[in-house]
Amino acid sequence: MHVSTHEITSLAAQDLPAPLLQVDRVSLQYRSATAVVQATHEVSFDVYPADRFVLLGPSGCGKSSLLKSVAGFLPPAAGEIRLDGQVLHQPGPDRIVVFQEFDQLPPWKTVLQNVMFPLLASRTLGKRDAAERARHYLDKVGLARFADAYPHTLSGGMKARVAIARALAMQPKMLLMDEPFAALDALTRRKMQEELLALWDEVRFTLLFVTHSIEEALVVGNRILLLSPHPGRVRAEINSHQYDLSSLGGVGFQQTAQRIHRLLFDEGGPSDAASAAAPTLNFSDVRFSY
Ligand SMILES: Nc1ncnc2c1ncn2[C@@H]1O[C@H](COP(=O)(O)OP(=O)(O)OP(=O)(O)O)[C@@H](O)[C@H]1O
Repeated sequence: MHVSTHEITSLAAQDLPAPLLQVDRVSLQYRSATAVVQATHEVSFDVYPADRFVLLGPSGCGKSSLLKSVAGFLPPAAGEIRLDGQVLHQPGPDRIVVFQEFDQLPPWKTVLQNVMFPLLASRTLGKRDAAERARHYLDKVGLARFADAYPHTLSGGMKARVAIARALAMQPKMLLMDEPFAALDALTRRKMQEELLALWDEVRFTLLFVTHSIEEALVVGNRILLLSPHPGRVRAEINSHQYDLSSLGGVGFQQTAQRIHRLLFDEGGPSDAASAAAPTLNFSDVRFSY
């Protein structure tokens, strides 16, 4: 049977789900009266529904800037960002950001009121439905009993859970998290990673997650984008779905973490990177980009 190129292309396109988010050759800049700071250079990646997509790279490589840009707060100097095929120009309730400063929870509102607030402010729901939705997500993060508590009475981990419940209650197309657990102690951080993964298992939200911790990236992400030092460019994209909290400390996990470290910090071109990704590497795919 003769199959034309056109038919092959459309068959292949049918097999793949459409990307939810497309970041297409995005360069980001900060301009002041005296200087221009280039934060990223032509960064491209696609995020698919239910991905846990991690941006990983050294301090100053533009991870937060990319997240801000996807959130709609920083317009690209070049390139474009599309959500469901539509070019993004501004923030919207379809992309909710969770930062690490959980003290952004207004202290005069109870936990329930905090979770209800964006639903009411955006007129997504009326008071009764907002309360019901808020309780549903508080239950999911294990805080149903604390609905009437005030934020200052909660631990850091509990505040993080309120912030996640508040974001999920908006049922956004994407949850954007910028180093959400960085300020927590090591044990709480681990617990929050575990809870985030359990929540994802249940809700299957699409996550864009920024971290500079290789270990956290491997645990939280199913795909990881490695960015070079300032200004950030794509170094490689890695499939990491085979790792979770139970892989921590294992030999394969450690080797992978070391190789990612080399990919991130070794100077050099594609041949260095290719040798770092020798066949023993456990990634099911690694795409290099220079
Ligand atoms: N508001 C701003 N004005 C000017 N320059 C900025 C601003 N925000 C970030 N930058 C610069 O843009 C570059 C990228 O910063 P960004 O915060 O995105 O990096 P990052 O990878 O998130 O770093 P970190 O892990 O330290 O948070 C850096 O050189 C930084 O100094």
